Amino acid sequence: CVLADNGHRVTLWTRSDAQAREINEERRNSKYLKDSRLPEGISAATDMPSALAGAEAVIFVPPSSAMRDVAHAAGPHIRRDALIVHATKGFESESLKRMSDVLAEELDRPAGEIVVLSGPSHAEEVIVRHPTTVVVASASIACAEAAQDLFMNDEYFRVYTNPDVVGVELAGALKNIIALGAGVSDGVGYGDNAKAALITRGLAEIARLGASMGANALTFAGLAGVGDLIGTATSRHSRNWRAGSLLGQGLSLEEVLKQIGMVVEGVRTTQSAKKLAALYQVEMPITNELHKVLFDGKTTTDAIGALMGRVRTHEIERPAFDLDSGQP
Ligand SMILES: NC(=O)c1ccc[n+]([C@@H]2O[C@H](COP(=O)([O-])OP(=O)(O)OC[C@H]3O[C@@H](n4cnc5c(N)ncnc54)[C@H](O)[C@@H]3O)[C@@H](O)[C@H]2O)c1
Ligand SMILES: O=P(O)(O)OC[C@H](O)CO
Repeated sequence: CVLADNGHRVTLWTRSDAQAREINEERRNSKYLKDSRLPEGISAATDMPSALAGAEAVIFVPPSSAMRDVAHAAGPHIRRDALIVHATKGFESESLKRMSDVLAEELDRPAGEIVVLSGPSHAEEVIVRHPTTVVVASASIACAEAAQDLFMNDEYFRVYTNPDVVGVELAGALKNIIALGAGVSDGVGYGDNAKAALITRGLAEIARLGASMGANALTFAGLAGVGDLIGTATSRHSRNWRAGSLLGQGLSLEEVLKQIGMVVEGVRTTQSAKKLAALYQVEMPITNELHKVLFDGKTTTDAIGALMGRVRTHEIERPAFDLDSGQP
């Protein structure tokens, strides 16, 4: 929608004939965007070579679990000089790779040229053109600015650049764990205090993992970090929040995923983050407890009890030396 509003001709690739027909003939994508009307500049195709023919930019947004297969199939049909952008929030679960690395491998391109677009951007709000801000990150400033030019819309879509690809990808993926946790808290029936605590302490633990993996901690204070965390953990649009809320109401993970019927990235990301936390030796108590709820049958109230009963600690470590006297 943003790209079409910016005057570009957009082809969506989908596996589903019915979805492509609905988009082309009725100008709607009803499963995802209800009755919102799609701009005229958009068409849909199920044939990948023709969808990609001549494209100057290719935007990958499958679920993270499908990124490698989709990129593998697309690679041979993409122009060598096409700009590559992705907006997928997750890891490859077996390898724990970030999406830009998966794309670089499958498209046989330098990872530094790939752009990641992230930030608080629920599709349901973008399609009705409510003001939205996102960040585009790439090691190449030329690629980041090309993506900024492509997406920037002075009326409703503002785009910032950021050189920290690792931070933007990690923040976008990891915040879904915390959004799930915030949903659990709401589903159990706790209030604003509990949710604010989860969001704040959740941000602390995902930023800790990010920093140990080479991210700039400031990225977690930006749109891809706290921005998207607020947008997801407090939103009824969010499938991660909704999944957490249903878990908090006592449904099993299987029942929850069936009821949502779309990707809930935070579930697999909780598994990936637990492995990464062990690998980088980072403490992630909320992620650990959520993992137990999702995969070990722990009740949500027991998990919240375990978080509250942890050994007391500091929010900010005291400096080793008194700043005025220089004494220990
Ligand atoms: N929906 C949003 O507002 C939003 C915003 C920013 C980022 N994202 C991210 O975008 C990604 C995709 O989410 P989504 O909202 O589009 O929902 P989704 O993942 O449910 O659907 C994406 C599309 O991918 C298709 N798909 C699923 N498995 C596939 C496979 N194996 N091969 C090819 N296609 C497949 C689905 O049929 C659907 O058309 C996620 O990582 C999500 O975090 C979504
Ligand atoms: O519906 P969710 O929970 O996948 O959230 C969508 C996006 O991440 C919001 O930016």
